[in-house]
Amino acid sequence: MIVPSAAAKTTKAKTDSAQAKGQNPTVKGKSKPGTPKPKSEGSQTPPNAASKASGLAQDLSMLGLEEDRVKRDDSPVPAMSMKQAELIEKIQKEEASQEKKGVSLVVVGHVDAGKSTLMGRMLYELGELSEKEKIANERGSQKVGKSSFAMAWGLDALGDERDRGVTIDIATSHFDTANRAFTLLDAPGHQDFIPNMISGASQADLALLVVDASPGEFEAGFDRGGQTREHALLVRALGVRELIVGVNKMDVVDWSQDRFEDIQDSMRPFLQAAGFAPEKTTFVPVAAMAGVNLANGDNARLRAWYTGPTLVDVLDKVEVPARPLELPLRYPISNVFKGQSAVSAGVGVSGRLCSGVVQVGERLRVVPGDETAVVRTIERDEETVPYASAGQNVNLYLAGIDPIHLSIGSVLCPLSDLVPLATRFTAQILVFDIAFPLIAGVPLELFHHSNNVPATLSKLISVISKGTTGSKQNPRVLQKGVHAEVEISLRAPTQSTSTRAPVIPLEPAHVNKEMGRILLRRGGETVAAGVVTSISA
Ligand SMILES: Nc1nc2c(ncn2[C@@H]2O[C@H](COP(=O)(O)OP(=O)(O)OP(=O)(O)O)[C@@H](O)[C@H]2O)c(=O)[nH]1
Repeated sequence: MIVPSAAAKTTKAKTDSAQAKGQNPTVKGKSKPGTPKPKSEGSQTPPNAASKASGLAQDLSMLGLEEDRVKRDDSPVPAMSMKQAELIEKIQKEEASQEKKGVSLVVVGHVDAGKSTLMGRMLYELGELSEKEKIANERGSQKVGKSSFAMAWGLDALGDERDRGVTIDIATSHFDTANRAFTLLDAPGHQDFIPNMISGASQADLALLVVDASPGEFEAGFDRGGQTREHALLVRALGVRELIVGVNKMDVVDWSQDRFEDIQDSMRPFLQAAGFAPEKTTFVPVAAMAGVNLANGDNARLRAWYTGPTLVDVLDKVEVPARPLELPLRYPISNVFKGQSAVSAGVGVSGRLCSGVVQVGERLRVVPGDETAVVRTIERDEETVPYASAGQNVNLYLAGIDPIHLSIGSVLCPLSDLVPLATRFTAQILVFDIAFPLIAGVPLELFHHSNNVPATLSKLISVISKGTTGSKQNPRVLQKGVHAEVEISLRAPTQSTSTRAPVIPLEPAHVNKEMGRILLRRGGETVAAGVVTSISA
């Protein structure tokens, strides 16, 4: 939330110094969990000593943690204050009595659909962005000749993004409606940035898909090659069940009811086929730039035919998914950074708890690897809290561990319940609308939370028919649109001298839903998505 507080001020100071160094900072009111990867992900095999030393220096400079400045934090940490079962019970009670339920929202859509403008304007209308900040943003964007980007300015806060007028990373901030507390993830629309979007969407409960109603623009985004379809498929594949489609720039089409309905009619069958239940898909006409139908629905031209809710009304009523508190903790790391304030000194990691609970003083294992760390501080919405639970996006500050042992894509879990590692596993996948069928051995990239590793389809086990014809064993190819059971093997990166395939922490979806979702990409295009069914090796 964009509220000045002691915690917010310290994060702001960190931002400035981080920006000066060209790092990816955590900013006031939002964090930027997309820092360059600190070391090769998923690798359990240490490289040889020489490359390890130079790799270490590189890793540290990427993190802004030059060797002489790295201080492993070994000062005493308070002991855990509660037994696990007590903590779960306490959180369950708190959740039941909570006034505002927490929901993570990812904003996706074709490039220039107006995602940042929409969120910037909505935050302003909800009172999360002050008039002063709004004016500063307007001035800033006018200076670089991009006054139309004024509203987006608040979200696209990094220098690079400001210069290019394009969102290049996932930004998180917070806002509240009457009954919900949202963590907002603003995802980039550019094709090149889809891996960042995947990382953001894998942390979301709900997606807002922004489409541009302008003539030709909706079509450009929705036809093959546009990101509207791909983003919808991706968010569904990553477990998002509820979708709001913001039909934006209604001013450009003169508030046309026909245009709004045509867009709805084109998208509904596709979204339903993608797995969004019709009652979980809401279309809302908006004009982000002028702030029409975001928090305020009194535009006469629109109200001449539209009787539905505003975007904020829809957001306020979204369903809150049940949180798997009783499963073991699974916290995939989406960023590693250095805390720079008294509250948050030491090494910090950010991410979302897929399952379980965590508390200050708890010792956790970092998988892959043999290292453990103790949770010194938990930070949530810029506030220090004693514990966190499934579904929450939090920063953890860790003691007793050297930062080189923490990688994006690693998972923190309890010592007594480690997440399994896999190099080969079976999965049920849905093949997307691809130009060429998939065959065994095809080189692919596997995405699992923030991990992104080379992989291949080592076996095509069966094509699962949705009709009555049963399944076909050992198919030679997988055509677009099919459901299939496959074996996936991770491969050593081609540029790597190691011949050993990487390992990544994952779990079958029937054990832990969020830990069992995967995406497969090839040549910059998402070719399939699915769930892990079993781990083979
Ligand atoms: N006419 C009109 N223009 C709008 C509206 N909303 C956004 N725009 C313009 O559309 C352009 C793109 O807006 P952004 O908010 O940067 O779009 P985005 O989807 O965040 O773009 P990326 O970050 O590049 O993915 C800007 O020039 C905005 O001013 C609207 O409601 N009406």
